[in-house]
Amino acid sequence: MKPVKLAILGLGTVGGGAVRLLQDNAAEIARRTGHEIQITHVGSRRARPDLSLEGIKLSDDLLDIAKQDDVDIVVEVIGGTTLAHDVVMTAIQHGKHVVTANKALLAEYGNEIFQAAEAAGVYVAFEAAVAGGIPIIKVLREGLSANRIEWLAGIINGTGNFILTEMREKGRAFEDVLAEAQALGYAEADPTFDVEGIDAAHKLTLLASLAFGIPLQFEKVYTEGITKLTAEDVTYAEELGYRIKHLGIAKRTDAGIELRVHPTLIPENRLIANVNGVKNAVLVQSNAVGSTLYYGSGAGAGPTASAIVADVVDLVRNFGNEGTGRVPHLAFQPDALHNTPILNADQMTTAYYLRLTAQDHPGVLADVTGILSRAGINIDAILQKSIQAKGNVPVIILTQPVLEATMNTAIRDIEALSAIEAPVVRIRLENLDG
Ligand SMILES: NC(=O)c1ccc[n+]([C@@H]2O[C@H](COP(=O)([O-])OP(=O)(O)OC[C@H]3O[C@@H](n4cnc5c(N)ncnc54)[C@H](O)[C@@H]3O)[C@@H](O)[C@H]2O)c1
Ligand SMILES: N[C@@H](CCO)C(=O)O
Ligand code: NA
Repeated sequence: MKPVKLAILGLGTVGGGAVRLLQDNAAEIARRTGHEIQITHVGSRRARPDLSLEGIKLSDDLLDIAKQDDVDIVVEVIGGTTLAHDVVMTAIQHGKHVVTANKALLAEYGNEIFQAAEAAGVYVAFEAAVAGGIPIIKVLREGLSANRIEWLAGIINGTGNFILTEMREKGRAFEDVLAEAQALGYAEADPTFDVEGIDAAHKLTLLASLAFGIPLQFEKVYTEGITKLTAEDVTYAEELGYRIKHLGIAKRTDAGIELRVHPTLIPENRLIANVNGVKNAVLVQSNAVGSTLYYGSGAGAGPTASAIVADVVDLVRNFGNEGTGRVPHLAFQPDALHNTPILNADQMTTAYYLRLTAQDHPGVLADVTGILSRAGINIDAILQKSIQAKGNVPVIILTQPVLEATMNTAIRDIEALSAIEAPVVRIRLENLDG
């Protein structure tokens, strides 16, 4: 059989991992595809003496590589949305299939890229873009295709979960753990993407389209990171039986779709509450199968290369099946995507953890609960801690689900009470029961 020719553009954590994996598992992969996979080109600005690149053409002109005749599949692992965009579009225009790990590129330009690929009769595969080595794209696109998916919730940033875990379990400082995540190759080139929730929002954009059959709409994701979380809230949440995880949540409601990324209290006995370190997990609630959970490494060279190479295998197995024979990029037929409205933050409904800093006098709690009750907000639990410096007491309140607009008004009224000393801290809470 003719060898399949591959160009790998970008030779960092993921590109290097893909070269190694294709070489290490070459025989196993050939048995699965029926073809030898030959890396003909790598695109990089610098050499990688730790890799064996003998017989492979090395160039830093990535756009030129994407046009070469001895390339069937272009693997884009450069990152960013400028050169990566041009390389992917050039590859498509030259009739190459593309494999990419670039969730930022697809969340922002995926509608255009998939349309171009469909017009050109090529495929853009992106298993590595979400939850690293976990085959969640294949699950949503194929494994669950009989179901109406109701909601999904995932720990989808490995760096953030690694930071939260190390801080909680070992009391390490945020900056110190972030530096380690960078050294291990987990973090984005700009790590604010990880810690401010942007990377998770990119991934949620992709998951939501695959789950619900909607166009990619990154700009509509409500996004909060982990940088404002305090050790105090982590401890109080644990006293009440919850863990705080940074989740991406996509949910259908009667009013529209909620797309949100934020720290979330989850009951500690849920499996997903116990997903730690660089591990990711995605919980999917569907109408026929019920809830299913997918778990594994969310970042790093090996796990991400595993997804890249699996996409290459998939493409090779489908050679000759171009056009209508392939699974649609976004799981639903391109002309069957629905423009279901995406809700604004104040239209979303969640339960809350509230932390108030109150003066220690009689009547304060009655005033607070009065405000909540007049707003129709049900309280699930109240915890009053002992007096701290300046005579204030922290009061923790867990509520039942409430419309965010209603909660905003109630918090404004609570903060206006003279006995409330600081802004109310709020963290969303999800039971994730399915
Ligand atoms: N690292 C992970 O665990 C992981 C996991 C999933 C997805 N991703 C995604 O994979 C992609 C690559 O990530 P990475 O961690 O391997 O990044 P990286 O920074 O380690 O590697 C990127 C490589 O691209 C090269 N590059 C960038 N611009 C170039 C140019 N103009 N010409 C030539 N070479 C150029 C860089 O020199 C570098 O070697 C990103 O889109 C990232 O979001 C990474
Ligand atoms: N920076 C990303 C890489 C995997 O997409 C993370 O930490 O999850
Ligand atoms: Na994946």
